[in-house]
Amino acid sequence: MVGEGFERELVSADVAGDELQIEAALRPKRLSEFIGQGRVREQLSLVLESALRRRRPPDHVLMSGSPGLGKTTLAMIVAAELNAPLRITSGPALERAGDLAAILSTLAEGEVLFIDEIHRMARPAEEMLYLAMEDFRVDIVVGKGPGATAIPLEIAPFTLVGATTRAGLLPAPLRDRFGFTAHMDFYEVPELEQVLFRSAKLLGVEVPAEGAHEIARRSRGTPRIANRLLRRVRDFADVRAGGVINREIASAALNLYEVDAEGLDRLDRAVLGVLLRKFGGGPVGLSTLAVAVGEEPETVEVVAEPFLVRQGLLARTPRGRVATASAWAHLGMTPPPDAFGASLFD
Ligand SMILES: Nc1ncnc2c1ncn2[C@@H]1O[C@H](COP(=O)(O)OP(=O)(O)OP(=O)(O)O)[C@@H](O)[C@H]1O
Ligand SMILES: [Mg+2]
Repeated sequence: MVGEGFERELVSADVAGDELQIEAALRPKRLSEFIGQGRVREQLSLVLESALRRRRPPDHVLMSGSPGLGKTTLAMIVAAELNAPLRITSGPALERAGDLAAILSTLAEGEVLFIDEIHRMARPAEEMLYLAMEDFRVDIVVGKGPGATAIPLEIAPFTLVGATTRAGLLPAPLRDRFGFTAHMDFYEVPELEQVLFRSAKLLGVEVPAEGAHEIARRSRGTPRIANRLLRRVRDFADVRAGGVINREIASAALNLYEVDAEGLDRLDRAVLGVLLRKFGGGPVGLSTLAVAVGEEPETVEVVAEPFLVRQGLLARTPRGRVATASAWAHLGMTPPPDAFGASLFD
């Protein structure tokens, strides 16, 4: 699991409990409702439109990006736009090839199969998937040892939609079988404002532009976090400010919940803090850094680092993680005189 200690944090992009229901209610259902990711949206709409015209299932699609950026949402939109049934499973659920065969052999023609966390699929299932993606066929192996035989089984043409937070972990043969990869990026502030206006309307909350701007600014470039912060700010405004979400109220609420002015959460700050205080700004290896903050390397790598890199606070170099000058400034610390000498550029 990603994020043991920090997963329930306000700013983490993980979801739990009744938040799942709220998320489902706020999920855009059609491509036209999906905010931001302009390039991905245009690319995807071409893929879908042309498939609809040819009356053929479109190429397999891979959604890649950090948690909470809209991969699951977009997968569901693919099925909706194609007017096709959707089957949902996940990498960890596909432990044996038989688990996957059972699903593949019952797909209807044109059905969309969504495999979340596809990088966690077990090896034998993965190999079965290669063949299914390419030839719409699986080989069911009967018997063991030298007497084993493979019985080919035709499956209906379908479209696979895979989602991953770690595209780098996908073996090349699997990656190559996707006709299109949607690279999802962190959202810009104006896009997050739109997400917030849309959600506010659905939740029946009134948010003036200045309030939305303040929340958007601190949402870590992530719609899931924007929606979550909106609900916390609404609580705060209801109880302490007669429901008014102006800039001051939004800011006071977010300070209370320890979301800093750049949207950094506790894990982000812990990573930067350790990097600066314990390792003089680096370079330091990922696993050493993770041990020092008491987290799994994967959590640090998938949850914290992409945003820190995107904010220009941290750099990944061949020799390890390095804090940038902005990181020192952000934590109000002075870098040692040799901090940006040999280490970054040799
Ligand atoms: N482009 C968008 N426009 C509006 N809302 C969005 C958009 N993208 C995501 N959201 C909102 O953010 C929430 C999280 O999105 P989603 O579950 O699709 O993320 P994800 O990338 O699948 O995350 P994970 O990696 O954790 O599975 C959704 O409930 C949806 O309400
Ligand atoms: Mg998802």
